[in-house]
Amino acid sequence: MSTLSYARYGKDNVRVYKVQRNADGTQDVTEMTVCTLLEGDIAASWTHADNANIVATDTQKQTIYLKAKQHPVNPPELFASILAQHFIDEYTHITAAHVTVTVHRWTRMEVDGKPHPHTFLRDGVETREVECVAKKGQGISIRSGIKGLLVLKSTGSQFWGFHRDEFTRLPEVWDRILSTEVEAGWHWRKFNNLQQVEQEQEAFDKAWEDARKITCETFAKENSPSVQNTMYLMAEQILAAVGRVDAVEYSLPNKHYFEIDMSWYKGTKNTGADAEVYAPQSDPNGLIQCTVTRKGSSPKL
Ligand SMILES: O=c1[nH]c(=O)c2[nH]c(=O)[nH]c2[nH]1
Repeated sequence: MSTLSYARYGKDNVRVYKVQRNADGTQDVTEMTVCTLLEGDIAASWTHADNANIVATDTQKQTIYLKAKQHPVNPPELFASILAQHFIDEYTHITAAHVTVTVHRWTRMEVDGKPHPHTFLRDGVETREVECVAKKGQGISIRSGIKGLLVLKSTGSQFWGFHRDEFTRLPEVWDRILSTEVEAGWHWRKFNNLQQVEQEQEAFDKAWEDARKITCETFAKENSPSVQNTMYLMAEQILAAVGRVDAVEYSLPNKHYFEIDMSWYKGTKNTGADAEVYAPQSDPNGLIQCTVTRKGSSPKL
């Protein structure tokens, strides 16, 4: 005997662009990629080939476009909540809607020293991420985040005092290159309903700005003893800055830059204090992760 123990379905990689034409003649643009996944009384489609309760993934895509037309798409946390709430309100047999929104960068271009009214540039692959879950009668859970923020510091990083045994080859270092691609996430205390998300919407952009600033400034300023310690300091500060956030997560690859020994060529010095030319490594990389929560609270993630 077998049983369907997990089922969700929806539309992924729905690309949406929205323009806002302002009264002063300037325009604002938002480009995002949306995923919707529904849960509920849908098992019969898998087990009995009965599609009666299946809201087609094409319908979900059309709904994303329509909701983007009818409502603001910013902040993305609000747009994701509007969409998720729609699916559980509209369909009695849908009990949970999972919506993820990835916002891509379109940064206003400076032309002749001034912000251009309607021209933008993609300044990096970094994205703003939102994962939202609306469950019937259980409110709305939101996780916000940053992905793909690539940073490097050419000094101001060390790694020493680590465990050594017969398997250890790595030398201790008091000055190294540190580079990572930031993946950070913060979990908002649960919202009771869509109205509460709407009322508190100003917190979302502010939290994203704070998290990005804290991440960049801590990375730059700290003489880092390890990726572990640096990410903990970042998470602590985000918890202090954003009162409604209960947990902060980081996942940081340690993107290694290896010294190149050139002594074989006429005694060329290119290691230690003389190192100038390095070999960036695409793999393998360290991967350091953590979740930091408020003392005494154990949020359900
Ligand atoms: O910051 C670091 N943390 C580690 O755990 C580690 N391990 C390693 O080889 N290099 C580093 N760097």
